Amino acid sequence: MPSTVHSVRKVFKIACIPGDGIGVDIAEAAVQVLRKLSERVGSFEFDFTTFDWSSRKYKELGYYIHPDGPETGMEELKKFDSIYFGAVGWPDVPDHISLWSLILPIRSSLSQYVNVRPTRILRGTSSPLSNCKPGDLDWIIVRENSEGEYAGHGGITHAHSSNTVATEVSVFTRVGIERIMRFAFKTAQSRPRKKLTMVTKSNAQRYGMVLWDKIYDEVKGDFADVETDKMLVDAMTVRMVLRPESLDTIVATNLHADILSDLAAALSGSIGIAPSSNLDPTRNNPSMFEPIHGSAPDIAGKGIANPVGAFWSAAEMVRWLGMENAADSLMTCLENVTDSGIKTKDLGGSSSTKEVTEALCTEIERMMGQ
Ligand SMILES: NC(=O)c1ccc[n+]([C@@H]2O[C@H](COP(=O)([O-])OP(=O)(O)OC[C@H]3O[C@@H](n4cnc5c(N)ncnc54)[C@H](O)[C@@H]3O)[C@@H](O)[C@H]2O)c1
Ligand SMILES: O=C(O)C[C@@H](O)C(=O)O
Ligand SMILES: [K+]
Ligand SMILES: [Mn+2]
Repeated sequence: MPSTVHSVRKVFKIACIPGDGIGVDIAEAAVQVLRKLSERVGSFEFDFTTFDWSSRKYKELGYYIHPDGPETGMEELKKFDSIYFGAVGWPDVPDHISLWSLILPIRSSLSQYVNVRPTRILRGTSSPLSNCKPGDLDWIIVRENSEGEYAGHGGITHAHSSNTVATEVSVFTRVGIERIMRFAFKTAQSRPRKKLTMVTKSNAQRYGMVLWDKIYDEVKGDFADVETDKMLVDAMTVRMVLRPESLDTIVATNLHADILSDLAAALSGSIGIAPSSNLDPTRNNPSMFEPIHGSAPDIAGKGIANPVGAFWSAAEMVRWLGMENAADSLMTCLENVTDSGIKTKDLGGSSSTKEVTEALCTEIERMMGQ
C-alpha cells in the first residue's frame, strides 16, 4: 500500500490590533491578503486573534491594553509569533494618552528596540520630486525605538500657575546606542551599496548626541566594508530632497527618524505606502508590524485609505517569520497592482481601499496559482 504523505502546514499565531480610524480598514485588508497568500503558498497558515484595543474602548473602559486578570494584555501578546498593528489615535482622546497607553508600551515592553522603515518608489508610482527616477530613491531608515527623546522622562510642576515648568528629558545609553548602531551597520552591509548615513544633532545637543556620535565612531571600526557619512538632521532634510540617490541606509534617533521617515514616504509618493517593523532582534519577544502612518481621522470611514503600506508591512512580517520567498512574491504582486494603475487617491488613482485589496488578492491567485 502506498503510504499517505501529510504535508504539515506551519501555523503562525498573529495578534492583530487594528486600533483606530483607518487602522481598522487597513488591518482588515492586510489580514485578507495574508490569508490569501498563505492559502496559495500552502506551506504555512496564520491563526489571527483580534484585540479590540482602541480609543473607543478606552472611552468605555478607561484602558487600552487589558490591565488585570490572571494575565495582562501585555503578557498575552507574548504568546504570539507576531503582532500586526493598524494605528492608534482619535480626536476625543489626547494623542499623548493614546500613544503612551498602547503603541509605545508595546514597543518598550516587548524590547522592540529597532524600527526598520524602508521606502522606495514602487512600480507605477512616482515621486513628487520632478527629476527623481524610481531607482534614485531606495532607502532604509533604521529608527532607534526604545529610548532617546521617547524615554518618557520628565514632568510638569506649577501646572496651574503662570510659572508652569515642564521637562521632556532625552535619555541615551551606551547599550541602547550600541545595539541600534550595530543593527544599522549590519543592515547597510546586507545591501548592495553597503552605505550608511548617520544622522545626528551633536552641534546643539552636547551630551546625548555626542555619545551617539562617539559610539557610532567606535562601531564603525567593526564594519570596514561599509561606506559611511554623517549628517546633521536639519541638513539631512535638504539632502533627502535634493540628492536622494546619494542615500541608502540611514540611522537616526527615535524622534529624528520618526520625522525623517514621514518625509521619506512623501518623497517616494505618499505617506500611505511606507511600512515599519518594530523588531526585537533577539527574538525573545514577538515583533510588531504596522504602516508608518497614523489613524488619519480626516479620511477615516471614507473607504479611501491607501492599504499599500499595510501590505508592505505584512510582507515584512512574513519575511521576519522566515518565509522570504512568499514575502518577495507578495511584493511583486503588490507592485503589479500599482503598476496596473489600481491605486488610491493619494497616489493619483481613483480606487478604493477595497478595490486595491481585491486586485491584490486576484493578482496573488493569478501569480501563485496551484
Ligand atoms: N503608529 C501609530 O499608530 C501612529 C502613527 C502616526 C500617527 N498616529 C496618530 O494618528 C492620529 C493622526 O495623526 P496625523 O494626522 O498626524 O498623521 P496620519 O499619518 O494619521 O495622517 C497624516 C495625513 O496623511 C494622510 N494619510 C495617512 N495615512 C494614509 C493612507 N494610508 N492613505 C491615504 N492618506 C493617508 C491623512 O489623511 C492625513 O492627511 C494622531 O492621533 C496620531 O497620534 C499614530
Ligand atoms: O511617534 C511615534 O512613534 C508614533 C508615530 O508617529 C509613529 O511613527 O509610529
Ligand atoms: K501605524
Ligand atoms: Mn510617525
